[in-house]
Amino acid sequence: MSVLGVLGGGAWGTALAQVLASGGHYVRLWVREPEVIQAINGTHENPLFLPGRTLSDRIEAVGDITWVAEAAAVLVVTPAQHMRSVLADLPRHGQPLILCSKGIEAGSLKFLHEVAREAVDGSPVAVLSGPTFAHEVAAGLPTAVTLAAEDAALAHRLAATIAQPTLRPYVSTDVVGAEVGGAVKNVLAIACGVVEGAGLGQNARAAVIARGFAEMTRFGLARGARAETLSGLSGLGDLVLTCSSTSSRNFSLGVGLGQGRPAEDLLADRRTVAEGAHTAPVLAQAAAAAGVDMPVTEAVCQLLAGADVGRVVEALLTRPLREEGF
Ligand SMILES: NC(=O)C1=CN([C@@H]2O[C@H](COP(=O)(O)OP(=O)(O)OC[C@H]3O[C@@H](n4cnc5c(N)ncnc54)[C@H](O)[C@@H]3O)[C@@H](O)[C@H]2O)C=CC1
Ligand SMILES: O=C(CO)COP(=O)(O)O
Repeated sequence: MSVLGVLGGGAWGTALAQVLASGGHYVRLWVREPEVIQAINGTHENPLFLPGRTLSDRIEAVGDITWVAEAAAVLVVTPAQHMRSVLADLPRHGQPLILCSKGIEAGSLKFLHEVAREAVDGSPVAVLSGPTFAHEVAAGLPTAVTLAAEDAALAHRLAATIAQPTLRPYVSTDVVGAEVGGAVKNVLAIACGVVEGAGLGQNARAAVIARGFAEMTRFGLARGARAETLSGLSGLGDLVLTCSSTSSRNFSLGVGLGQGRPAEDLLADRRTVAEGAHTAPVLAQAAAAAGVDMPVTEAVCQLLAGADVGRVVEALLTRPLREEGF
C-alpha cells in the first residue's frame, strides 16, 4: 500500500481519502481550515464538509502542503478556480497528479489539466471524473469512474493504485473528454434544477438532459474529445446523476433559481461549492470561441445574472426549429 496525497478537505477530497484509506492506503489530506484539520485528526470526522461519517485513522490531515508532496500520487480536489493557486505551493517531485475537480478556469478558459501542467511543470497529469456523490463514495457504496491520462500506461498504473472493491475506474486516454463531461454537466444540472423549482415537469427535465447532452457533445467534439467518453461515465453518466437529485449542489442551486430566488442570495455565505455557477459564463465564452451553439448554457448564464425564468424558458422554446442531432 502507498502513501497518497489529497489536496482539498471538502466533501469530495475527504470521501476520496476515506475510500482509499479503507482499502489500506495511508492518506495525507491537505486541508485549508484549521478546525477541519483538528476534527479529522482528533475525532476522525469532517463535520463541516462531510458530516455524519467516521473517517479512517489512516487519514492524516495536514495544513502544510509540502507534507503531501512526496506521496506516490496526489489527488487534486480543490474548487476549479483555486486549483492554480494551490498547485503553485506544491513542491515539485514529479509525482503524478490526479485531477478530481470539475470546471474550466475563468479568464484563461483553460481546462484543469492545462492549468495543472502549467502550475506543476514536469508532473504527469491524469483526470478522475464520473457520477460520484461524495457521501455515497465515503459510505462505501459502489461507484465507477473514468480515469484518463494521455499516457495509457500511466492511466492503467493509477487505476490499479486507486481501484477498490467499491471504486471501479475505467481507463481512458481522452483527458479532454473526461474534463468536458464534468464541467458541462454541472451547468446542465443547474438547468434541470430550474425545471424542478419552476414546476415545469418531468418531460421538460428529460428534454434538458437530452438536448443538454447534445450541446455537451457539440462542445466536446469541437475541443477534441471523443464521443465514447462523452457518452460514458464522466459525461452522460454524471449528467444523469446530477440532473436528477437534490443531493447535487448544482441541481439545488437551480431549484432556488427556478423558484425565483436571486443567485447572489443562493450563493451567499455558502461554504460548499456549486461549480456550475462559476463554469457557466466561462463555458459560454469557450463555446463562443469554438463557434459552438450552447443554448441551455446561455440560458443558465442569463438566469444566474437575474433574468426572469418564464422569459428565459419561452425564449429557449421559441428558437427556430431545427433537425435533431448534435
Ligand atoms: N462533492 C462531490 O460530490 C463532488 C465534487 N467534485 C468536485 O470536487 C471539487 C471540490 O468540491 P468539494 O470537495 O465538494 O468541495 P466542498 O464544497 O465540499 O468544500 C469547499 C472546498 O473549497 C475549499 N476552498 C474554499 N476556498 C478556497 C480557496 N480560496 N482556496 C482553495 N480551496 C478553497 C475548501 O477548503 C473546501 O475544500 C469541485 O470541483 C467539485 O465539482 C467532484 C465529484 C464529486
Ligand atoms: O460532481 C458531482 C457528482 O458526480 C457532485 O455534484 P454537485 O457538485 O452538483 O453536488
